[in-house]
Amino acid sequence: MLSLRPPHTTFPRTSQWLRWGRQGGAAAPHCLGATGPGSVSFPILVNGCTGNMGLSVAEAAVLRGLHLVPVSFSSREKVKRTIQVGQTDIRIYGPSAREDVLSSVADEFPDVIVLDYTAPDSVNSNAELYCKLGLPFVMGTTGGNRQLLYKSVQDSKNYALISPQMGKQVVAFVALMRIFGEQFPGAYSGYHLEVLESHQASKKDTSGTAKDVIACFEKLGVPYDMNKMVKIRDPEQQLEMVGVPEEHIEGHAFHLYHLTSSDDSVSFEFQHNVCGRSIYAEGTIDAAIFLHRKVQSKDSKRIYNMEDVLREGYMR
Ligand SMILES: NC(=O)C1=CN([C@@H]2O[C@H](COP(=O)(O)OP(=O)(O)OC[C@H]3O[C@@H](n4cnc5c(N)ncnc54)[C@H](OP(=O)(O)O)[C@@H]3O)[C@@H](O)[C@H]2O)C=CC1
Ligand SMILES: O=C(O)C1=N[C@H](C(=O)O)C[C@H](O)C1
Repeated sequence: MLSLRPPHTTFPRTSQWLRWGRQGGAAAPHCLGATGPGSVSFPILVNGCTGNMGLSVAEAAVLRGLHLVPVSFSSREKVKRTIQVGQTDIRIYGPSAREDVLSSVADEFPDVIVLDYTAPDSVNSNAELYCKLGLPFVMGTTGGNRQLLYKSVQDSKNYALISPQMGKQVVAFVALMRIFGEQFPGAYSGYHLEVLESHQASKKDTSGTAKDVIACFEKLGVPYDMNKMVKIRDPEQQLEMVGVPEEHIEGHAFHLYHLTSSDDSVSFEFQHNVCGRSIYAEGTIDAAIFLHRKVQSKDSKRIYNMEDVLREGYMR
């Protein structure tokens, strides 16, 4: 095991760290067949169907009996293609058609829910357009200006569910960390935190989930400089050092947080390791069903997160 450690990397001191990912990573994919609480069907528009998450979510929507609106968008203007998901051919439009197409969708499918899995630099412009057109949306895409994202929804009084993490069991872990920080503020003052995250090479930004967990550690009294986060995107390192199974190099999210006391006599490790994307796709569909219900009941809260979804009984 020790030989897995490349000499140039800065690693914490435990052997557990070196075995990172070997024991917890390869969870079996969830069955996407069953619907959540109650059986519903309504239209879903997945923005970003050309991408990995967009496609996974569109497939999960079909498996859960939702009606896939046959349009999606790309950042590229000259994209003439369709993508087949189940029996539906989804037409991909370029950015200049976005507003007209979405406006027609809003007219034709008044109870549509938009699911956004695009790119960090599209988060704010997409959200503003959904808000302008009154389209309720689930924002799974990470990054962008998150404050502005919330402000756009608040100002427009639109409905949205926003979460950088849709995997319900991971959401439950983050919730636990949040409660931990609230219950014991400052309990780990003087401790030192190291964070490592590994994702497929195509991931553009830093893990949004890691940022949320780090905020909890900060409440526990452990300051952290985000620039120190070790981001692994190199497939060779992922195989050799992190222990990502080869078949998941193109789609995984491994996170490790290592806490050490100032005199090195005490240490803690927390990990959440996901292989594949089914956990997010399934959680996203639960999020869409939840949001649809909130819109239909004209709920006053309007902006939700995945903890809200778990608290209403979608944890399974
Ligand atoms: N909340 C959660 O649980 C999860 C969140 N994510 C997040 O989802 C996002 C997407 O991840 P992933 O699918 O892996 O990334 P991919 O790179 O596989 O896909 C992103 C897709 O977005 C498309 N895209 C980019 N800009 C736009 C735009 N303006 N309008 C429409 N489409 C656009 C790109 O297509 P094209 O080149 O054709 O424009 C690309 O195919 C990331 O932010 C990621 O962090 C991922 C997993 C789980
Ligand atoms: O891009 C991904 O893949 C993931 N993104 C989310 C994040 O940035 O937290 C969730 C998960 O890590 C997968």
